[in-house]
Amino acid sequence: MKQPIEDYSPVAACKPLVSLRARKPIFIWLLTLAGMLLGMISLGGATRLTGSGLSIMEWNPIQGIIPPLSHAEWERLFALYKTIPQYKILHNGFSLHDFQTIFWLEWIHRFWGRLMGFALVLPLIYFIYKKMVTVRLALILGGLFVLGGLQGLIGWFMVASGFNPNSTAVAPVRLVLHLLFALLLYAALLWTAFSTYWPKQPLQQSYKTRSSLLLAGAWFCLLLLTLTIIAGGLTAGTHAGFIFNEFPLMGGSLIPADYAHLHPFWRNGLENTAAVQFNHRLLATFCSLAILTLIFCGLKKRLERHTQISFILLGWAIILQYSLGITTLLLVVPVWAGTLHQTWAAIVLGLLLFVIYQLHLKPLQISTLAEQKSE
Ligand code: HEM
Repeated sequence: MKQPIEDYSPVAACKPLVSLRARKPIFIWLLTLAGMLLGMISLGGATRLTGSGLSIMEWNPIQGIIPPLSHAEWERLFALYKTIPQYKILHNGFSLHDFQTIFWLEWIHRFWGRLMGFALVLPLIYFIYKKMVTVRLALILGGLFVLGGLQGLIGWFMVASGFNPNSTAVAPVRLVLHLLFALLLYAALLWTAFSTYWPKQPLQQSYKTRSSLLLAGAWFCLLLLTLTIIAGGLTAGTHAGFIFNEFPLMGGSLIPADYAHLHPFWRNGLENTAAVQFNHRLLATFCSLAILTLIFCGLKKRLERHTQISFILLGWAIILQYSLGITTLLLVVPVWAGTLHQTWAAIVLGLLLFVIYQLHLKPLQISTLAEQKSE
């Protein structure tokens, strides 16, 4: 039976986050910040994969903005680097020039973080001065600025773990924490951007019921994606991508023979590289299948055009991500593939968030509604 047309219509809209005239510039600014964060995630991947992350051994949030300017300063920093296990075990024999190469990548990574702080605060002050943002939005963005600072601290917490005796890389769990926090910030920026451009319109009960299954499915996909990303972080952190460079088998069988050789069992999920890689593959497969099923179900309904487009883009993005994962593995983790695979995970996350946001707000069957009106 067809529902009465009124059932589809939104009830009174929530108070918007910005005024109508400020909507576009603030949306573009927030998207630019999210884009910068994506660049930061990419730089982070390249820094890790080139072994550059431990080259700056000092934590100077303010003075660190100035790179070494004299030969003596370079020599001092290089001498400091020579004291850590990574130099002794992996980079023994490095020249000053080699050191400078890895130093610059880490320096740019940190510099980009500071730049993002300015790109958030300076326009925010301007928008507040011009009364273009509500107090609520100013508070949200102020909160994100503080979280950004906290991310810098987590970054240092991660780097510090690489200076432990006999350690040549950072602790995998801290790497995952740093990656997750970056993605949390990125998701919060995107969600805020969506909320400024498409203010929330709570919908009537009958619409909610009709879209709720799809929405629940989308949230479930987000959960699976998050778990896959955590498993990906552990794969990267434990260097599990450098073994079993074959697909779909691992050492001739679907489940690697020594999947559970550590005791107690839970340690395998964190330390046993065979199990870590297998978990990432398995979760990635479930996650990709769940997202493709969601898209199949979503496209069967008559969605608004840009919701439909975001579903299709998400479909292609997840297929590409899965293929990039396999490519990274088969090629034994070259820097370009590992960086792209890490960055693309954030793009998939952004698209899934966009789909979820759309499903929260938009009537599913606008075209049906139009048809009913004309009947
Ligand atoms: C839904 C699909 C997938 C997602 C969202 C995903 C996500 C990720 C993420 C975020 C990382 C990097 C984490 C970090 O650098 O801290 C990662 C690493 C990795 N992934 Fe995936 N992945 C997916 C599918 C796959 C597949 C199918 C494979 C191979 C069978 C794979 C193999 C790898 C490998 C080898 C690494 C480690 C690379 C390195 O050391 O930099 N991934 N994955």
